[in-house]
Amino acid sequence: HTAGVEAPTATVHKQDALPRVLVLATGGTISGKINTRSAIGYDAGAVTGQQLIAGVPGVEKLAQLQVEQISNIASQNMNSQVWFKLAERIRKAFANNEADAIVITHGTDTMEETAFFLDNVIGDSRPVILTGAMRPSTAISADGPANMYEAVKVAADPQARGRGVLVVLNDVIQSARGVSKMHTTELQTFHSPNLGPSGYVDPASVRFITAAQPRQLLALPADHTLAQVQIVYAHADMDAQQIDDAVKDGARGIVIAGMGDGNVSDTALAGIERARKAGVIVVRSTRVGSGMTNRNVEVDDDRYGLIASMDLNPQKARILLQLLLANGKTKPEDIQLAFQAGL
Ligand SMILES: NC(=O)C[C@H](N)C(=O)O
Repeated sequence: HTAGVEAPTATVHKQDALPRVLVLATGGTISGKINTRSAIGYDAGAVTGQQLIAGVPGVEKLAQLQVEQISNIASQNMNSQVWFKLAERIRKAFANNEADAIVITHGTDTMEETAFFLDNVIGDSRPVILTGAMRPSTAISADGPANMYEAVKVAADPQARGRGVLVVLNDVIQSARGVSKMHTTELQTFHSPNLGPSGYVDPASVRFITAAQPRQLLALPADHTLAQVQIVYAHADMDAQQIDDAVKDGARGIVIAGMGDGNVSDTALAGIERARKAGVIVVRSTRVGSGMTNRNVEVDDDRYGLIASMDLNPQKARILLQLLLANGKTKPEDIQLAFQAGL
């Protein structure tokens, strides 16, 4: 951890006291209920966090749980206002020693984004775990209760300390930086294609297979706003329209979900050059789903003053750029270094 990381507060317990886990419920399919619009239809965010916990037998033997409802939304509606609310609540809970760990229930669609945002702004060594479900609570073999149980089990385990924000679903523990939703329906939807899983949780044990990764801590913008950063998805026949439009819209940054190693057409590259001249920061990432986007491979990043996203997918590159802009970083060299800081 770099400068600004809060000193971990020592928590003193009676020998027999269970760890205190604060559950922050935000919604998602884990809180979903069947809707008859189609045979597989459901509404996310229909069940409260309290009801969720009530459906997880044995969880009370793992931790002392306190539940708070932060929002109750499908995570396709996740937004930075909820991120700020979560970040402030977690900071307060740790600062006031209200909890030994946090579990956040969340939809899976944007879980990686919320996890990554929080990973960059929460410096405490106490565990922050996100979990969710792929099947609504009313489905046959709903996965929410088991995921909730495992998330609390990891949160209560001292080995989870100092590892930043983690995502726990379907027996796998993954880092906020590495994890991504990679299947529309499978229970094993989360993978860390570039960094690999951090560990596993099963009924018997919590097992980490990696060392804790370096993390940088960024300040939470005091005004609770993030700059406009747009993602432009590359494809065959790509023109510069969306890039020019983003500049006209007043975007401070553009993340390219590029082809292959973060490539764009020559026409789009000319648009990127115009965006740079207008002072817009441009990060090249990839639409491929796995692999690094490295500097100066097929695109001359030095010449155009571009940033290569390294292991970060476009949606995470966008968040990191927003946080860096909020922290006053505007030079491409500095931004590039910050993109590499978590590797
Ligand atoms: N499995 C899920 O949680 C998907 C849902 N759309 C959500 O992200 O809230």
